[in-house]
Amino acid sequence: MIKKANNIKSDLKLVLASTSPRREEILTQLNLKFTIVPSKIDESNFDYSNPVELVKVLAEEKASSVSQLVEDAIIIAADTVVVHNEQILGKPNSKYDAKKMLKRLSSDQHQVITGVAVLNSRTGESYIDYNITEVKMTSLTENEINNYVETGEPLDKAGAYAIQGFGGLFIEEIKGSYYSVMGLPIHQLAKLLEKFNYGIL
Ligand SMILES: Cc1cn([C@H]2C[C@H](O)[C@@H](COP(=O)(O)OP(=O)(O)OP(=O)(O)O)O2)c(=O)[nH]c1=O
Repeated sequence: MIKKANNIKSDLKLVLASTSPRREEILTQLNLKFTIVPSKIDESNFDYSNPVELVKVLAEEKASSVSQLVEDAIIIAADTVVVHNEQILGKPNSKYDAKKMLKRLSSDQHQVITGVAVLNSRTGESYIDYNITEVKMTSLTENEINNYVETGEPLDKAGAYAIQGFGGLFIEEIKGSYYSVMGLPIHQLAKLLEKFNYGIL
């Protein structure tokens, strides 16, 4: 496969402030050269009443916590939540919790909301954006839920499923961005990176 060089007019290095292998995979697919510096913020001390505000604030907090650790970098961070009937679902705490979430999402629509922040650690300038994707999940049997949870896949994923894994078998329809459901809205990300002279193409 031919990969075009990026169109980068910046001397700043790119840093992904994330422990998520999915976010790493997506940036790698875009042929970007970057290093990973995980953010260590406590996600419990935030206002969980407004999901869009939440993912934006968490993405920015993740980026800004890493900006204390790396100089002269463009830092990318993101946060993903699932929203069902206006209630925010993060990552399940246990297998039991994962089963409860999947039962809840079964045969219904939900939204996956991902916030993305890009921050210049030299100047402190930052931009944030988000994506909302509508997802329709099929009807799940007790057996399917149990088998799925036993794969271990749901445990570190918002809403207890991974569209990019076995969880994709349960998704009837999406309206929005597949990449955003996976954890990184690349359309929005590209526009934010351009503000720092980082062209992906
Ligand atoms: C809905 C859904 C979520 N997810 C993942 C994306 C995110 O990694 C995770 C939500 O947790 P986040 O808190 O957004 O991210 P994280 O803790 O995995 O990584 P970090 O904070 O270090 O960046 O759920 C999928 O991989 N596939 C899906 O279909």
